Amino acid sequence: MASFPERQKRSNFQFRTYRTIGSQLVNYQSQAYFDFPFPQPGVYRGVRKGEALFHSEYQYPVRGPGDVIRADPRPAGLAPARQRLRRKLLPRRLHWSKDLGFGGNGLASLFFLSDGSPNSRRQYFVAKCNLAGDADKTLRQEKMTTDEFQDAMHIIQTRKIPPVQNPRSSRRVRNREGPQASRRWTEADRDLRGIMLLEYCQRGSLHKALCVADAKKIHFPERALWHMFHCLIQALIAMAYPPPRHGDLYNGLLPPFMEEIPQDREKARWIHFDIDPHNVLVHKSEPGSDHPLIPALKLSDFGLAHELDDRNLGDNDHMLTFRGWAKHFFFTPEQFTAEWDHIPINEGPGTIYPPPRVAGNFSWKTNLFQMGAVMACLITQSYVPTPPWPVWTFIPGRALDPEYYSDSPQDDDAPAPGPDPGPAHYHGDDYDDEYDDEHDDDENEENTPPHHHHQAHHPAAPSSPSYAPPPPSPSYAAPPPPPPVYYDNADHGYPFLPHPNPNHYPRQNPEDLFPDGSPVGGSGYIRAWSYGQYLFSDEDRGSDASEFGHVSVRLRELVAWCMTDDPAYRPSLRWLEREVRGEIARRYGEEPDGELQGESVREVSEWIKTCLDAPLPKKPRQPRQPRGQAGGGGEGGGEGGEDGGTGNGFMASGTTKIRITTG
Ligand SMILES: Nc1ncnc2c1ncn2[C@@H]1O[C@H](COP(=O)(O)OP(=O)(O)OP(=O)(O)O)[C@@H](O)[C@H]1O
Repeated sequence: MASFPERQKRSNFQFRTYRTIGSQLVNYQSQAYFDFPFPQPGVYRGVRKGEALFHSEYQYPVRGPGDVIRADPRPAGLAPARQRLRRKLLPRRLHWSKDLGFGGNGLASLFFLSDGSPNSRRQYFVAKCNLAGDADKTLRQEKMTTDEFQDAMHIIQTRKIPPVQNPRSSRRVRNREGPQASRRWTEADRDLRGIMLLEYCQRGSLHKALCVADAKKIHFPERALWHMFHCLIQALIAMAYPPPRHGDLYNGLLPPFMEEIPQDREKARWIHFDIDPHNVLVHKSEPGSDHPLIPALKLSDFGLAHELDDRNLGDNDHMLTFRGWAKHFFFTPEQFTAEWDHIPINEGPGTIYPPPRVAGNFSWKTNLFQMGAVMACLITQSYVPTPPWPVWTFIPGRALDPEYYSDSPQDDDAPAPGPDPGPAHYHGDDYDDEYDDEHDDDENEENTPPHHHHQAHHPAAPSSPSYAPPPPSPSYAAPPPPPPVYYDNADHGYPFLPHPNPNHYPRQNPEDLFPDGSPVGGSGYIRAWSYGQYLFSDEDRGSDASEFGHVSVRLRELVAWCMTDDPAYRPSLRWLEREVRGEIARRYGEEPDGELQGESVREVSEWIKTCLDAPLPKKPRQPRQPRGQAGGGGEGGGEGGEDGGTGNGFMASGTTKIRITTG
């Protein structure tokens, strides 16, 4: 086991690779690793847009035919895992139907409960087990965590385990094995600690829906996207305010509960760490329910979920471990930010003062970022770009209003979102021209992939009616850097700048200027780095005619706000939920699913049929090959597996298990 400083250096190096070439595969024997400065000298200077090294190789944006998510090779150990499930569930009369999919760690199979009579209605259960065997504790942990969110409508629910049936009562078994049959159910057979039973989501995961949409060349309709956004927000509300802990909110209601935000209560500090399209399942829609038209989404797979407490946050070892918990493409700035590189040896984000703004600043806003990434996947029908691509976004100036960034009293302890300090703030004493050269897109075009020209200085216009952006001026020259701002009242001795906004007092950043020099904050918006701003292009200014024009500017903008670098700029759940609900009502009529007629309903119904209810199209048949050379199975994974496997980032022995194949 590597020492803590060695782990720190490795982690910094891995994430630098992630930020620069978008890969995680690193060679710790390489010269580059030995030369890698640890810790990084100097102060952290904020997001460095030009950090991506090989722009010529940069595949952005990753989408289009052949660019979607592919299934991974099947992991070893599937067959024994399935066998284990079948053996252990048989005493409870649960019969195997098919495999649903597999992940980095486990297998999910569909079972049905049958009393043996031919006309009985089958009840379906999803059974999950670890590939590593029953001794693996992670599934037990996952079971306990999933139960924390019991009765929440947008979280997958565990199902009660049916009782063991006495084998004597089974005629088939008696006939076959005689009166001794009862010996078959040993203690070990009854022990289901390594198995989890879940409700069944017939339509599979969003990942499967994305694969079908890509194969059939169809978009997710905007109306469906708004609703899915709302479902995901509800799931995050459930994690922040788990229904079992706030039972009084739901008094007199029948579960499952539509999640609510209670007034003035502290949030639970659950971080999912693994929100991605694989782990969002599509449930059913039912007339008369809360989802009469568009199916509910359910967040699943709480294998990595963790409720952080002060002990975790102050434990350097834990924090470093959390840094590596996510899948490729879904790491959050809290994990990949270069701010980590400046943390001194043997220290961690929780033990230095003042705490870093982004590095290790895990909170419910970490979930919000990953949820934004899932929405970005649904809009673009491809993964988010790696290396992660930061571009300035503009968030409402009213973001300075606590309602934008805070739901509960506890959030007020977090830094209030003053204007993003940006490089002008971070550079401090060692500011030099080199920094400008490196980061000024207009001057250094090579640093910008072709699709991103001008985006940094001309992000999409916020769509609020009060917003009237001045026309971009080609002769724009960056304003001279303002004098560095310090609040150096903490004698910490670390190479960190103190918190830029210790008094929670909003400051106007002199850099927040439009190209003509007018202050952005003054016109109601402030500037922040976002990894979701790539959803816009120049054509978006005032129109929906861009590459993602099938999705309104408003939806993309809200997603981009969930994906800011600094968690403080991400919106509060209450604010976001209200905005999204308001937009749905304005566009499609009142809740729950709006008016159930009109063009958008036809579009959605058609999409449900062709995308959600349809199986993954089979790969076109390859020309027959000579015997003995037959190719491997299709992307669905064969044997009823509808979904590809996945793996968790750096945990999976350092290999990237999700791949993007370009056409
Ligand atoms: N309740 C369910 N209903 C329908 N399909 C499911 C259900 N649970 C899991 N699946 C399918 O099985 C696949 C594998 O799920 P599982 O949660 O076991 O993966 P995992 O091992 O936890 O993956 P990872 O941790 O790598 O995300 C999912 O992507 C999904 O398609």
